[in-house]
Amino acid sequence: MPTDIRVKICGLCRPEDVTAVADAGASYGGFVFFPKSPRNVSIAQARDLALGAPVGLAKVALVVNADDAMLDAITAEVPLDMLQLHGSESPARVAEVKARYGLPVMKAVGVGGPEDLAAIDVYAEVADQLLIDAKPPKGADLPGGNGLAFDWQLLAGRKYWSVPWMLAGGLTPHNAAEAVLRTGTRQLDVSSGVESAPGVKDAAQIAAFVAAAQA
Ligand SMILES: O=C(O)c1ccccc1NCC(=O)[C@H](O)[C@H](O)COP(=O)(O)O
Repeated sequence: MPTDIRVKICGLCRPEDVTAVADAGASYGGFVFFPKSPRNVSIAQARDLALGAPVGLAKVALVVNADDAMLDAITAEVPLDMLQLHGSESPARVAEVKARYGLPVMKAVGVGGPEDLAAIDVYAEVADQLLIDAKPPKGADLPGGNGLAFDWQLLAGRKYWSVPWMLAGGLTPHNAAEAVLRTGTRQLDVSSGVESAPGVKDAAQIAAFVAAAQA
């Protein structure tokens, strides 16, 4: 029986990825605009993918410290339901993006240790959603999508913030159910954990992930 656990599959690059995500029953599909990423898409690619998405699949554009020119270009071309800010955007910048584009904004917050938890409360004041992700290792090429989990115990006792949140980082079809049970999250986000190679989504793993999360 379906549960209310919502899943976001990030880093969709091909039309078959969008189909697999929708068929699996995920709630969100993410498009990565970050040239160093193996999941990077152009605006034209993202537009085609978004136009091919079925009603009911929320389309999320992921950007990293994007300026207005880049966001203007993306939002002018790609039909979107949410913007995901995955860089070091300040709370003021989150509020500015929200006001300028009129789209819900999800702010990613990287967690590596207890010292990172205060930022979650700060961003909860300005963002529409939070994505609580593993902090990337020092010197990593990518600020996300690294397949690394953080210590979920850090969230013990803090299952609720004033806005909805997603758990991310190192999730796979094998640990998705445990992640829901241990953290109390109602939303999961995954990228590399449902790939057969960097940037190549795997339909069977996507289906297994959503099924495990909702089991
Ligand atoms: O996925 C990327 O390539 C990426 C690049 C630049 C910034 C963020 C990126 N991904 C962010 C996501 O939302 C991922 O889904 C999240 O970090 C979890 O990734 P993973 O541990 O691979 O499941």
